[in-house]
Amino acid sequence: MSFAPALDAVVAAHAALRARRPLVQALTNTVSTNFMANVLLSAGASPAMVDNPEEAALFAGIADGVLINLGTPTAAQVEAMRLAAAAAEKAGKPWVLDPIAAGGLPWRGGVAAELLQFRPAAVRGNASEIIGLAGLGGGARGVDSSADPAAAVPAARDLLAHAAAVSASGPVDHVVGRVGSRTVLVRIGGGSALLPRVTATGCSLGALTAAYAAVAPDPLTGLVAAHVHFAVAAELAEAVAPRPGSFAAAFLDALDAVDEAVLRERAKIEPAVELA
Ligand SMILES: Nc1ncnc2c1ncn2[C@@H]1O[C@H](COP(=O)(O)OP(=O)(O)OP(=O)(O)O)[C@@H](O)[C@H]1O
Ligand SMILES: Cc1ncsc1CCO
Ligand SMILES: [Mg+2]
Repeated sequence: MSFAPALDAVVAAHAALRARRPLVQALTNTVSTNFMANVLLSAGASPAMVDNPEEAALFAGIADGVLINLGTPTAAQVEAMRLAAAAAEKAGKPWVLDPIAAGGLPWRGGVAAELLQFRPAAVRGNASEIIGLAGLGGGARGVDSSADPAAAVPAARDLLAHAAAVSASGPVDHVVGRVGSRTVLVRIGGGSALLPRVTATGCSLGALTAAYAAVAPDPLTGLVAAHVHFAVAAELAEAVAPRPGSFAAAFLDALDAVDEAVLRERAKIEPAVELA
């Protein structure tokens, strides 16, 4: 069906990413910083981890896109997140929320819910986190998902009240957004079971989503393009590195190697479904 972003839109967004090399401000967890910065550099964006309350708002006005990830929040970082999200909204810069462990830890869940007032372009989380953020449960004990992404679709749709597009990642990524008056679900397959064996891959997908949101015509296209770029790169990496440690390095190489031909050959975007 042609009413939602499909392969041609992903190819165009990827070309725009490579042409414009967007500057992404990341306010992220301490586990993810180095890997995330390398993911952005390899994929075709420029990272800057500016996450202190003194500089976060100023930099949100300079950056092309902003990622806010709640993985290891401190009081100071949360203050910076509030300031950056407000500044990004005011400046019309797309920002992405990754509500790590929102369902399992009430304090950060409250912070994530509060940040929704600043209208993220996209929310990206694993299935448990999307369900938790929507206030529908979630069930995970930590940062890894214990839910099937298909079960997160009602939660993702609810979150469209606050964000233009929402994804629940997993073996098949489920992405929802609006196209005109329609609410649509786009499923993206492929990827690698080694991705969840390497920490901060999901976090880095959120950062890549901020990069794509800065160059794509709309947040839904950006969110789909980020997931497809990730999935296709993971397949290339797994083919040469079948265990987690070497896979992490091969994945960075593969993010760089993805081009139009690889996207056209390997992208697994299912036909969009209209949600009631
Ligand atoms: N079994 C799987 N097969 C293929 N791809 C997968 C699988 N599980 C997860 N992925 C992919 O891994 C990436 C990260 O998704 P995941 O759901 O693990 O995020 P996350 O739990 O937020 O990650 P993290 O907290 O480790 O940063 C996504 O691109 C997703 O498509
Ligand atoms: C392991 C871990 N703990 C808090 S954030 C994070 C990174 C993956 O979510
Ligand atoms: Mg994970």
